[in-house]
Amino acid sequence: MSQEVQDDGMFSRVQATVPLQLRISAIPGAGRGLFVSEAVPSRGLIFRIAKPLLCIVEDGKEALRRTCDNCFAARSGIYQTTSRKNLRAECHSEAWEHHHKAECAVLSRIRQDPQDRVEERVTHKNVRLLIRLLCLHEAGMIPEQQWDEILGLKTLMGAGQEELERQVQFLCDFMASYEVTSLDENVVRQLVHTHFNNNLIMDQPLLRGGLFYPPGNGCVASGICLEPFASMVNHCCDPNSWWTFNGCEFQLRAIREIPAGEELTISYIGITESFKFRQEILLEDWGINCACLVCKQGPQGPTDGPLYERLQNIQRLERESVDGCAPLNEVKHFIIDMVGAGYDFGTWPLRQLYRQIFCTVLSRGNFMGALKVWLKLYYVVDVASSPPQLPDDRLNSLKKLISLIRAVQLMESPLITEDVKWALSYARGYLSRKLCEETEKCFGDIEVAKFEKEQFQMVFGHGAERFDDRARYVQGMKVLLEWARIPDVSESSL
Ligand SMILES: C[S@@+](CC[C@H](N)C(=O)[O-])C[C@H]1O[C@@H](n2cnc3c(N)ncnc32)[C@H](O)[C@@H]1O
Repeated sequence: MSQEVQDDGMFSRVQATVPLQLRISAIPGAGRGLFVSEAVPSRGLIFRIAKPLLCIVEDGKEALRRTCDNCFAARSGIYQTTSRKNLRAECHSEAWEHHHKAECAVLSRIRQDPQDRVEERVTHKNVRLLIRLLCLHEAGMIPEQQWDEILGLKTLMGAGQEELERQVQFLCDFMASYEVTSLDENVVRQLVHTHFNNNLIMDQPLLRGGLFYPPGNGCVASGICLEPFASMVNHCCDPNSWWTFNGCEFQLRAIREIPAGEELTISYIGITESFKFRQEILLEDWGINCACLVCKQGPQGPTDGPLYERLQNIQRLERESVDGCAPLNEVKHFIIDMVGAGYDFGTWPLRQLYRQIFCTVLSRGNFMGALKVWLKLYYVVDVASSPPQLPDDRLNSLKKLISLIRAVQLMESPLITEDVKWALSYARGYLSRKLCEETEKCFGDIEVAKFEKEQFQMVFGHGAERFDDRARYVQGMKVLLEWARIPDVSESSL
């Protein structure tokens, strides 16, 4: 079974840069998978879908306030708020035609229910997604072919997980009690399962990342999306591609060069999580017994003996502490001993523990200490991780490094010598320029790249070309690394 571009099927809404094939996956038991017929360069765009049928804004209050319900543009201060909906003025009629005229009456009917907490429930993203899907279908706005695609998606039905079943039951009952659809109860149940097994988190890259944004996340979730074609990409713990959204446009990009004929894979979970965590979540949430090359290697961190016991103790202290952090000294000594025992910097849990040290130091307002830890993370720890850090995650780390340099510059501390001051200033300009260039290489000409360019122009303005001198940057970075007591960083990795 193989499908090339068709006129009315799922391929018709896809803009691909290389020919794609949908056929039986190379991963045993995974069902269908998506393959490239031509090679894709590293970071290259593989395909995009301009406006997936179902995109729902995340239900966090902040996200609902700052994200346009139609196009998912995410900037503050540009929205008109109309009766509980956040829309850019120019999006009103498009949103009405695309989905709102189908769901408006049902939403109003639900909101008129005097029952407690109905507004809270209807704001939930899963509830809104299901209402929209069912209403669009009821109004005949989903083409038959697309409806069949949705019904043909894999589900986890019958897996029998209590929590999942509870959520499924709640959604089925909710749709039935407000008579959202005339579809049979079993079809609704199947659709709910389909949704849970196939929805994608709409990650908006970098735009809202900043100094205090949790480290390790290159993106901010702005919503969920159900798009059958995008769902065809299977999981691998060492994936060759990753997805991102530009507003509500879905994009799949290559992490590395992908040779012709290879199956496209993404990671359904954080790629630097522990072996045990990955195996458990993949099985529980997707019914996947992952047998990729990374999983075949088994656990990479300590699994027994004194180091394992100390790790468990650190995790216990972390759980029991008020701020979610284990004592700094415990963590620092544990890291030293793990490295002494021959573990590579990229090994789980070293990367996570460094990030924990960073959070603790920053939460105490120690910007200098935080910058030193982040320099170590950026130039030593993260580059050692295998599988490699995702490109957008790496960019977010660079963005944080620049914010930290700025914070330390503002401190005017007597502990900062003149040569460190100069190094901070030059590194900030050079790295900001690098952030713009790398963002464009990573995402192309999308909102986030424009945003970074605007920021760069605003801060450095005319004369920004003075930060073009790599030799000066290397000289400055050496001073900073010495100041942070980080030896042995090769010039090529700066
Ligand atoms: C989002 S769908 C992917 C598309 C799916 N292959 C299909 O044919 O519809 C997720 C489902 O694909 C299967 N799958 C994805 N990655 C897999 C893997 N690495 N190993 C085994 N099954 C996998 C699992 O059944 C999972 O629940």
